[in-house]
Amino acid sequence: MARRVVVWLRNDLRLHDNEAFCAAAMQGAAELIVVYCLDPRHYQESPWGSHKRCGAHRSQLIAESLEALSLSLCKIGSKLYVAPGAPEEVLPGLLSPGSLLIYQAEDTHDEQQVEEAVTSALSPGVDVKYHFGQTLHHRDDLGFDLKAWLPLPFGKFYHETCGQVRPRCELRTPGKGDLPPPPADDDIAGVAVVSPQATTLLEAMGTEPVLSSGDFHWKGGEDAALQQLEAYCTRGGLGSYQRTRNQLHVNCSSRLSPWMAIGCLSPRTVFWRAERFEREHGKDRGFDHVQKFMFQLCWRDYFHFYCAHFGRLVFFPSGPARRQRPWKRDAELETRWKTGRTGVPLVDALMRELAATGFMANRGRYIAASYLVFYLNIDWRVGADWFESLLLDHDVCSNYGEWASMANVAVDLGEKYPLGLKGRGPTGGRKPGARGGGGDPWAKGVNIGDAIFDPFEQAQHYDRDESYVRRWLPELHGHPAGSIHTGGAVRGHIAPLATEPLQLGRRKLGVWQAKPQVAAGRWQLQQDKAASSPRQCDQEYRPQRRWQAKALRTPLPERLHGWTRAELQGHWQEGKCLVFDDSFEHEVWHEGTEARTVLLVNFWHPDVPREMREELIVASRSAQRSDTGKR
Ligand SMILES: Cc1cc2nc3c(=O)[nH]c(=O)nc-3n(C[C@H](O)[C@H](O)[C@H](O)COP(=O)(O)OP(=O)(O)OC[C@H]3O[C@@H](n4cnc5c(N)ncnc54)[C@H](O)[C@@H]3O)c2cc1C
Repeated sequence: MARRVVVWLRNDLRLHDNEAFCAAAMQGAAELIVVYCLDPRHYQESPWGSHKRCGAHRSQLIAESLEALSLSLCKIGSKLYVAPGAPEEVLPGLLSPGSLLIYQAEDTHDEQQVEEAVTSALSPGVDVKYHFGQTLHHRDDLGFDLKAWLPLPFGKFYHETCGQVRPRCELRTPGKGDLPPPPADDDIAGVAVVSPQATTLLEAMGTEPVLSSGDFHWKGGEDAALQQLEAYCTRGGLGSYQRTRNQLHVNCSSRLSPWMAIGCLSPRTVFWRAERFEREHGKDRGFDHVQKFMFQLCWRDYFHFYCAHFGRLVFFPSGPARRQRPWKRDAELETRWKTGRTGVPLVDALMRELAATGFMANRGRYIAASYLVFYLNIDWRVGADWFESLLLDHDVCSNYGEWASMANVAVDLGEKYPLGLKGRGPTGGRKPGARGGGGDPWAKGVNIGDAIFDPFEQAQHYDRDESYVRRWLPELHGHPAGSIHTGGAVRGHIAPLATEPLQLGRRKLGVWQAKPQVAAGRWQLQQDKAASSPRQCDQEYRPQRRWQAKALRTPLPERLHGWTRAELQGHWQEGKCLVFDDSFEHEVWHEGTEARTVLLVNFWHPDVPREMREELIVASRSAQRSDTGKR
């Protein structure tokens, strides 16, 4: 029996269905310290810009949730201690030999590093007990070891695993007297604590309170979360989920994610309540809204398991797929995207809603992310980091998993599943031009394996009456009805940065080109696989453009192949050599059936002055060095 138990709270700020409290209740210990660390690393500047890793909206939600949990613990005779400091500095001092540390483990690298730092700083003789409590399906029930195996893509997991494994029942909520008491004299080994009141906590986080200008307010704490769950389980809410979930206004879905992300709400509680709703109300004229809702909870699980399986790779620019894509960094473009000034009304409205409220509906996230990645060609981690800072519901696994998936670097499953984790897309691969209930996000990229959401097409589908953009872009208020989503510049609004996707994909038939080399005089051997069927030979490289406008290239192919750019076209001939400037948008095609081996010789572009060349080499080396997976 441990003399003292310490429950280290992280993203599990609730009493209900919380394994940590159940385990603490069973120890029969003399005292219990429930502690939450205000880790300064969460509130410091992001390495990607001058914004905080945890922005004001989420900080406020956490502060309110801690205050609410403190009151709940007080009611049952326990106490919450909030200690400013890194867990590895705070916790070891609380745990003398013979005591027990209980915590919820995480699936992502930075968080696991903290766990490791904590456990390795503990004195010998301290016991440690951890559990995984963030997912609907318990990982011990999956039937496979996540370190060694993950069903890919998601469809396989959904049908084969979620179809077989029933979520566990909820754990008992501790009541009065169930938990060991806090230390009698409040002596917690000289550890400094702050009063668990939202305003004091915000101050300790170095954050000002914010007022959301949104149409829905997230109040921290499990009571508020459970109330929202109850309020959503109605015919107009969960009972019509399938019909509303893709809309853009905040009230289109459950809005439970912020509470689930910080653990004010257990996914099992959500699942069992939704199941009861279905038992009581049945299906809606054949629509299984509840099933669709559960499907999303399974996606949430899947991103956790994806991170558990792939580890650090999920933060690499080339992702677990190890797919090199020519991302760029551009301060001007990034700022305009972040501040909602891209000139594309829907993207701008979405980004402004995010900044003002800390939330954006699921469909909006796809549109905003797709624009950054495919239209502006910016490193997907810039977007993931910005979402991390602003989202109320930030969950490392869902956020980085979704972003990597959007960038199509999450996993490479070949041609059968061109969209990686998302498989073939919702309808098993759409035919060009086909339309479906979810708009037509795949039309633009399907033959290069990207899910490109055209913001103009999406706007016509999901903001036909323009009410969403008008809500967030006051400058468009006086605009005549029906004139905003026309696909080009809108009078009174900035000119769009881009209206068509840049083709990031350098892939033909599932094969991606090697990362371009930039140094002058470097020789690079590149091999593409041959087309495996004549039908595939008809496909061409999509128009492509090199991101370094400083090299001339001469490809020396083995078989006939050609290139075109706008008004020019060239064909390679046996014994001859082609030189062209591939910084212009161009297409290359290969009509042979054998592997195409290309020897690329890079020359300095004559327009790049000699004195700039050294600078460019240094910049390109440092860009390559940043390929480290740093979050
Ligand atoms: C680029 C991008 C980043 C995202 N980042 C996050 C994030 O940091 N945290 C987060 O919780 N979700 C994230 N999502 C998923 C999704 O957008 C939100 O979960 C959803 O919008 C939350 O609203 P809701 O609670 O009303 O969802 P509902 O539609 O009511 O769904 C119910 C629950 O299912 C889960 N869920 C729904 N859709 C998804 C999804 N696509 N992936 C994973 N879980 C899902 C959420 O927990 C949600 O609360 C992201 C999606 C994209 C495209």
